[in-house]
Amino acid sequence: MNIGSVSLRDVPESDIERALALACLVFHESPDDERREQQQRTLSGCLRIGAYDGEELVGFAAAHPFTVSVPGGGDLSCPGLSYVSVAPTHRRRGVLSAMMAELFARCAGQGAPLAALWASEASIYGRFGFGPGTYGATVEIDSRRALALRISPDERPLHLLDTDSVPAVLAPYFETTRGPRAGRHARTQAWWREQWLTRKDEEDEDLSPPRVVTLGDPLAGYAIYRTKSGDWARDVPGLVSVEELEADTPEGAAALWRYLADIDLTGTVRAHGRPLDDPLLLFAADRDQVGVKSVEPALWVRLVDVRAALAARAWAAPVDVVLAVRDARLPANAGTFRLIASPDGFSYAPTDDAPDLSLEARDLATVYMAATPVAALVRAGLVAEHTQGAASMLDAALRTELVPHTGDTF
Ligand SMILES: CC(=O)SCCNC(=O)CCNC(=O)[C@H](O)C(C)(C)COP(=O)(O)OP(=O)(O)OC[C@H]1O[C@@H](n2cnc3c(N)ncnc32)[C@H](O)[C@@H]1OP(=O)(O)O
Repeated sequence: MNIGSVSLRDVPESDIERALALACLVFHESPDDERREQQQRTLSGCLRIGAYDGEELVGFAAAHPFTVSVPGGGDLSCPGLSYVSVAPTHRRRGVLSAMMAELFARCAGQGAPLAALWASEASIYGRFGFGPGTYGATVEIDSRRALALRISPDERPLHLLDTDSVPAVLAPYFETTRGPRAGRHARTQAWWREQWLTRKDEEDEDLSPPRVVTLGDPLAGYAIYRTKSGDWARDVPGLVSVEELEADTPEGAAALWRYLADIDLTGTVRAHGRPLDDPLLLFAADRDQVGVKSVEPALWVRLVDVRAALAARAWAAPVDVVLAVRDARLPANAGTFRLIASPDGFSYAPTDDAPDLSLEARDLATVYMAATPVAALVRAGLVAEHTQGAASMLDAALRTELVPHTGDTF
């Protein structure tokens, strides 16, 4: 790829400040000192690719050293791409494309079968083979009246947890939620502190520091939330902004939602990025009171090594299909392959047989976590089904008990 006078190299620690300055420029941000220091610490632990024009840093991309849960409870190395920035003076000449090629090469070098990101604009990353692997819903509760429930909430005591104790108390609990739900990152203690417990909310500085409420001892659930007082003169109620809520049982979840809805001087509970199968949406007695405001793609996934990625996930039912895969950016994935998989075995090998399904790598990424069925992509005209029933057979094999979900943004 010809990017003129620009060349790629690793960004040394001493250039992290310059990389952050570039990111601030392109994302129109001016973080305070506390946030800037936190970003420096985070970037210090990342793979950092820079595009230099002479000595000028004109492009930057970082990769967090994440692992992510995949269907069946396995954990795969999955670099999390972030801070992708190209200087306005150097756009649309292939700098991002070159950095992406370099990142894929590094993933392959590290034996990482997946890569993932959160997209600033959904139109950018499909061409690089990323597909929306998980989704999140924004759910809002009108809490000016008591939350109406069809089940009885768990009556065990609730406790407010000191934020210093959060990583130690919540980390083992959160870890148990990752196996059943694909798409969840392993969290280090530092990640808990830097991403979940920051004093200020990045999007809304009027929100309080995070509060953490736990249910039961031993722990049976928790919620992380922030609050904001209302503007009663303008009839704007106080807000409870829920960042995460996990519970062992529906009754436990009901207790936590009821607690959040009962907080005095607030009238709205808003939860971002909820799993699409959140039981609240079923056990709420009044769906006029509990609404889904939007559903958005969350984690965009790339199968860097299709065979290794498919081999690492579980298969819920037997499948035997021939896939014709197109992958312009990573040609090693392209070709015609017979996928034979079941709960007991897996093989994926080149074949000369006629394909049952033809699809692009980005579409394979879209169905990998099972948030979107193959049959839906066939109906959308994106996947070609040459053998009737092939998409349904593949969907039955890809199926997961719980809808995949990603809570961590990066
Ligand atoms: C994971 C994350 O960090 S998401 C954050 C992404 N960063 C931003 O949004 C910050 C502001 N934007 C930028 O810094 C840059 O414009 C970038 C990084 C989005 C693009 O960088 P560039 O070097 O201009 O991209 P490059 O020239 O390699 O273009 C690659 C392809 O993407 C397309 N593309 C680039 N930007 C966009 C865009 N904003 N919307 C749609 N398509 C785009 C190009 O047309 C090109 O398409 P082609 O391969 O079909 O010809």
